[in-house]
Amino acid sequence: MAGFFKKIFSFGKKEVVEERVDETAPLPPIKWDALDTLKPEAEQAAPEVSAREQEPASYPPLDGEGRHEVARRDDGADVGHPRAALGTSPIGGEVEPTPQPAPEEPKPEPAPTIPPTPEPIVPAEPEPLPRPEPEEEPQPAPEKPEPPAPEEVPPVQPEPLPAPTPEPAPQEVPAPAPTQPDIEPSRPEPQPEQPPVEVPAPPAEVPVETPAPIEVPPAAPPSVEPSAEADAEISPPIRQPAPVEPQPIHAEIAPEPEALPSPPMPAPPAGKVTVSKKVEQKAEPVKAPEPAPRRSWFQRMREGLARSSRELTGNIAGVFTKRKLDEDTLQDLEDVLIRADLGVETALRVTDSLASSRYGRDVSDAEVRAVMAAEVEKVLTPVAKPLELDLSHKPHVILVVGVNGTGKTTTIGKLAAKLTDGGLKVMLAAGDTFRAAAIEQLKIWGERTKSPVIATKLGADAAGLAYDAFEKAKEAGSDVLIIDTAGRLQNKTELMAELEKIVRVLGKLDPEAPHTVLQTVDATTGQNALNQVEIFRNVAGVNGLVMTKLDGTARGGILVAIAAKHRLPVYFIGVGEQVDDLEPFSASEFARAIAGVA
Ligand SMILES: Nc1nc2c(ncn2[C@@H]2O[C@H](COP(=O)(O)OP(=O)(O)OP(=O)(O)O)[C@@H](O)[C@H]2O)c(=O)[nH]1
Repeated sequence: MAGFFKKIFSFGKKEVVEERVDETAPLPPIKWDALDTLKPEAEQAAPEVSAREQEPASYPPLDGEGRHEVARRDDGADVGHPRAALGTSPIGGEVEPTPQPAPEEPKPEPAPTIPPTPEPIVPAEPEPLPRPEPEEEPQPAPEKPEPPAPEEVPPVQPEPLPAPTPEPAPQEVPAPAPTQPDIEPSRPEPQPEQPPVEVPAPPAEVPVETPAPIEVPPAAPPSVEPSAEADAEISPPIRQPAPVEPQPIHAEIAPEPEALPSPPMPAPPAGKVTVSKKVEQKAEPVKAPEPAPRRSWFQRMREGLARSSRELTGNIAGVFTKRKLDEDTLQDLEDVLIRADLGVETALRVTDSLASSRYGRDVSDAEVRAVMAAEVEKVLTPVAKPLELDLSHKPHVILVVGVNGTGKTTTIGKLAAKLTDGGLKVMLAAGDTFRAAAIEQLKIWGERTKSPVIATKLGADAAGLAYDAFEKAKEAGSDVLIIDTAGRLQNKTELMAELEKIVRVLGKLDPEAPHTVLQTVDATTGQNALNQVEIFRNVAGVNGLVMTKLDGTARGGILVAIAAKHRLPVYFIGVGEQVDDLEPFSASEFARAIAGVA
């Protein structure tokens, strides 16, 4: 209704624009005088007042939201100059004129207006600044935000304090207090820069009127700017995280103990224990030798020959119980010895010995067993010879023959273990190409004894394999080459042809090879063993025997029969399946064991 004048001043220059809203108003003439009197006052205060009016007019949005908008301006534009920020941000389209007023500004600065400005500034800054600051930061944060805790600031402050006590309400109040002093100290220094940043609305005058900071900025800005920005923006998070840390720590600690529920920790030791147990279990079969040291070889041999001895001695005792030695008793004793596979020759030697010294006298079974042991020992002593290897042959070739299942491969493994334990380099050749299981079994023994194994495909020429193995053993510098062979008695012709071929081929590399031909003899086969030795002796030129499976058989006496008939050296006897169940043959021990003599 009433007319008014809008005055627009820009950068110290006043521009007056009069706009009559209602021309009908009669009052104007009366007020013109008053206005004229007022003009000089307005003109003098105009630059300052206009700035205040214009700035707040343009800043209201900033004041309404506070820092955030200011910060945006600072970030978006140049923070260094408060005036530049003010001129650019609020004026917007009118920015162009802003550079012009810049030179004009010095005028108001030296002008008398400067002194008045510091006065209002001093009271205005300390009082209004602390209030808006706590209002902006702590007021919403400390008290209200606690429950909502949407903002990071409120939850952080109350949390550190409540740590000692769950009720931090009173403590929360001091919390904002520390925040204020932090902000205040930072302000005095960055005042030239911060005022435009944090509280532009009221301090708008300050940046404009404080040229000093503007000149200082070149030196101070670099140090001040980071601090001012850090104080304004970073300070809240910094303060908060510090106190916040304790609580999140609690939260983190909580899960840790959960993670700690490492009651599994005791598990590791258990794991170790279990591992050791597993290892022991796996090693058990291999470590079966452990019982060996407990029992001497003689003890084990006696146990192995227990069945043979028990049956023999029992029958002998039955013949000589309360009876004088006569023809009938001698005939009965001869029958007992023959049934024990000792052979006719050995039986007659025993009866002849008894008759010559005790005929017509009362004889106990113990006396009979002692005579028998002595006579058996006499038979076995010539054949009980140690295996001698002529290492001038390199390698010394050992050809192992025997009927399938008599223990060739097992004996090879046991023998290889003895040789390698003695420091000899051993190579194995899987010459039994007729059975895949025989090849695999030899490889296993090779691994156990750390002896290389030369093998070929199933059904390959055994003689060719033996030849290759011989060459490789020479190349490798092996001391001993042990060749396994098949033992097919089903087809004697093929067996003979194969063994003869092997011997012939080996002779090409060394006329004296094979240097040793061992035959394994299964003690459980009884009288058939005599025939087996006969066959292989003729076909392969067997020059030594290994009596296997003497353990658990009642027919161990066959060894005496074979020795008496073929007079072949008996190098070893086997009394078990383990690696150390192969022992050199001892005539006296064997004789005493089978006769039941201690
Ligand atoms: N109780 C006992 N068993 C033995 C002995 N020697 C070998 N054996 C077992 O007799 C079986 C046959 O042994 P091998 O070494 O395979 O006999 P082989 O002559 O090589 O048999 P093929 O491979 O078929 O030619 C295996 O189960 C051996 O563990 C021994 O002295 N005592």
